[in-house]
Amino acid sequence: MPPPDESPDAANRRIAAEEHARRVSAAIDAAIRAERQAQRKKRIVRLLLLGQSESGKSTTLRQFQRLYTPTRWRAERREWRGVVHLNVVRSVLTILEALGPGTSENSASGRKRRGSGATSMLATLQAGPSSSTQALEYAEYTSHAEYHPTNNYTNGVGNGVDSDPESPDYDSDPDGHCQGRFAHSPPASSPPGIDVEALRLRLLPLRHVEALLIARLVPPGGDAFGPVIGARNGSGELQETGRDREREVFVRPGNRWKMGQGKSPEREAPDTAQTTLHACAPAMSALWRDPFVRAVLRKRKIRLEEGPGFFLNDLERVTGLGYLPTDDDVLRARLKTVGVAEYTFEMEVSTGRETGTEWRIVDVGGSRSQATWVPFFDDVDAIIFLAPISGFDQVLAEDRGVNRLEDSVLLWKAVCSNKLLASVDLVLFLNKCDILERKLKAGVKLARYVRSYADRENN
Ligand SMILES: Nc1nc2c(ncn2[C@@H]2O[C@H](COP(=O)(O)OP(=O)(O)OP(=O)(O)O)[C@@H](O)[C@H]2O)c(=O)[nH]1
Ligand SMILES: [Mg+2]
Repeated sequence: MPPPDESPDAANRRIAAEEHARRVSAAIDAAIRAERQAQRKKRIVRLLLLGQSESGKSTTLRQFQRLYTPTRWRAERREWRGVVHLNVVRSVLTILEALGPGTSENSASGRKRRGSGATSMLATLQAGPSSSTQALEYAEYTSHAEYHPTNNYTNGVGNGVDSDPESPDYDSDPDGHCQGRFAHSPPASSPPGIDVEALRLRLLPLRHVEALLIARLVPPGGDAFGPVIGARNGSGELQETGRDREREVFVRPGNRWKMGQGKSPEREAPDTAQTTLHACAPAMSALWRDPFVRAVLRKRKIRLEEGPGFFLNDLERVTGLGYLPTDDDVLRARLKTVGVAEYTFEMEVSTGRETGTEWRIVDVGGSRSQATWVPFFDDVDAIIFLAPISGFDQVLAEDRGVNRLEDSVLLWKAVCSNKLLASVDLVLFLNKCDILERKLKAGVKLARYVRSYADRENN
């Protein structure tokens, strides 16, 4: 109501102000209507990433992020440091486990048993390089080491597990078998070589670092995050379960694990995980570079360098105190996905004809236990199917009886024949070509695993 004693001048001013306010309000309403209309017109493309576990779905998504939302990508790069570090720690722990139980767990009687672990044979060698019997014992051990498909050691971040016990040691040194080198021409650094037990002691803190990094990725009680290695007990502590090294750390897709890290008071320096890793770097390096250790890994068919999340050749760099992951590090890091998440891309960079298109990319976990992709087929415009062709001589981590390439073919057939996808564009990415090339160059025969390839040239 106008004030009762309003003068005619004041009334005119008030009416003019009200008129102005009405015009402003109408303009805002019109702008909102126009924006809604524009949004309705905006094209939305929904892409679904499919493929077996470790096929590279999340990596492909990261490539999209790197290319099309570079500012956000750069801002988030640092959050991957923990993942890279976890990959490193798990690789090193895998090596230590492959070397057999430590002396504390390895009684004298245990050490006498042939094949009780590489530690014992290294200890034997270290005890007396002059003893040819002992060297021969080692040679015998290595030549009798058996392949147990269910008992392979992997780094827990994927694996280079061979699907064929008879397959050649194609990554072995061209100069011959390790037992030959041990028995007849020991490498310069050994014997006595490295003291595995001393290194094991020096690397004990890695267990703590592992727990710390996992806890950071998986905040206690957060049910948006999957359980990791082992499970949390009633009081929220992580408890390791058996064969943990063979299990992968995973997060549910989305950015929440990154936020989890961000909240950590340790995010900025000093970061305990980082300083501990830095201190352990020389010991980790010594372990990884040692020819004895390499020989044991070869014999056990543990090919860390072929598996995902391999950073042991970059130890000095990634354990540096000021380490910040590079683009390449983020793409190479491995963090298993469980569940499903949709990422919306508002392109920062011009994409030509597609400018203004909103991209929604759905990333799913690919391991067999979660083969529930069908609900996401609805409304999908295109599917990018990832098939790592380097997997022809590997088996699935979750089912060691299944060849990876064969699994990809079956999944691909299932996708192609699904009626719900009749009008969906299918894009097939044959990736991990770099690994395929390395394998072929090293002489692994494709026909040995893919019989229909017959006697064609192995190229
Ligand atoms: N050398 C090589 N490595 C690749 C390639 N593509 C992906 N990788 C690596 O292989 C691993 C694949 O992991 P992810 O992208 O997490 O696989 P995923 O399909 O999302 O697996 P899940 O989440 O378990 O379903 C990562 O460490 C990648 O760096 C490739 O073309 N070459
Ligand atoms: Mg994934």
